[in-house]
Amino acid sequence: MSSGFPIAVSVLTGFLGAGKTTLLNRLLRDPALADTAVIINEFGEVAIDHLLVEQASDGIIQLSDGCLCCTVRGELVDTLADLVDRLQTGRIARLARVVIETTGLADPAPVLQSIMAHPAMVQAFRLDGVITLVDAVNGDATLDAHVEAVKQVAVADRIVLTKADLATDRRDVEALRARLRQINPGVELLDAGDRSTDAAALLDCGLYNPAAKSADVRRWLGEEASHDHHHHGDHGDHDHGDHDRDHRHDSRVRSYSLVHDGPVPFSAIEMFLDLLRSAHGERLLRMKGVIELLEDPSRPLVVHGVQKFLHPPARLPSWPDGQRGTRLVLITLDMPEDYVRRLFAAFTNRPSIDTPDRAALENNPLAIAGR
Ligand SMILES: Nc1nc2c(ncn2[C@@H]2O[C@H](COP(=O)(O)OP(=O)(O)OP(=O)(O)O)[C@@H](O)[C@H]2O)c(=O)[nH]1
Repeated sequence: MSSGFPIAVSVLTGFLGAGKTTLLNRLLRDPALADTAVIINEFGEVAIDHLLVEQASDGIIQLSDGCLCCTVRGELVDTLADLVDRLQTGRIARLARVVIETTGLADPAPVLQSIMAHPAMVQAFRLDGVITLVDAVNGDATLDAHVEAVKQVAVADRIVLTKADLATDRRDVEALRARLRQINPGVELLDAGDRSTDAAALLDCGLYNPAAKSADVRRWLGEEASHDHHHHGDHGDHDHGDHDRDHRHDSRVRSYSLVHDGPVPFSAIEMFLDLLRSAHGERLLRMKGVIELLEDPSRPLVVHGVQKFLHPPARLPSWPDGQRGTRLVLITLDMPEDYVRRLFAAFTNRPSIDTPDRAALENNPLAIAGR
């Protein structure tokens, strides 16, 4: 594979009518998006979205109608493979980036998986980040009604609030912002109406930037992620009132951090991640973090995954904020936290009294109950 690879892929998602095409049109006018191919997935009989994207050029690739996350998933990979082929045979001169606009109904995780899990795709493309649009007027109701919308928020690297200009009460918008931060504590929250919400703010937003060899770990592992984050309805004897019922999907999505001071052997981390993904891959929406390896503690290992799939782990030249240690942030759906914590404790050699230690788990990975 020649230079220029892997090509950055940005995924633009958000519920039906959230304003994806509107934002994409604006972004495509930005010179930063020159040499960008846009893949638009549509759901419905009549493919019209591509007509709405003004820059109708060779760059725009229309998938046949259907839901990207299920029926057209194979075709997304075909479309990406075709792009690589066109590039390598000179039919496209340059390709700096791909933007995939997903259908509003899509659960974004399978879309991300189809990029990250396919061996040929991993060579050619890297997931830059997920940009999720949330409509300031309808967002609250959409999150209540559709767990897919909650997942879209949970996996985002950037959230763009649209249509705040149409909201009649600022307090509703602020409440929605708070809710979005609760679902995805590390996320950067932008406003579509701000001039600063441009290509620069939305691109290169993943955890790890291979060009700069740096990772945005500070944002992910910063103050908000340094304490465990509990959503509504997770507070033990807390009274489950109307609020919890209203936001029933939110309570299924949780984020929490796993922290260990001191280096961990690579084999222990590998086995922890393998067990977690095999037992709970579907429920692990997103995982990001840095690991201090026993074998090479001065260069942090950056891990970044969507469901069962991990990006190829990257090494940073040094610790970005000077603070060593293993810090993982997980965003999960219906996952038993206790199991994850006990598994992590066992692999970092801090098993609790009734929990098998690492050696026991290596012999019998099913030894921890509660999966
Ligand atoms: N006032 C206002 N209107 C907006 C904003 N963003 C989008 N719209 C309008 O909302 C409507 C839907 O926007 P689209 O960009 O088509 O939304 P979409 O997410 O691509 O829609 P689907 O493809 O159906 O999922 C259009 O009429 C837009 O003009 C915004 O920030 N403010």
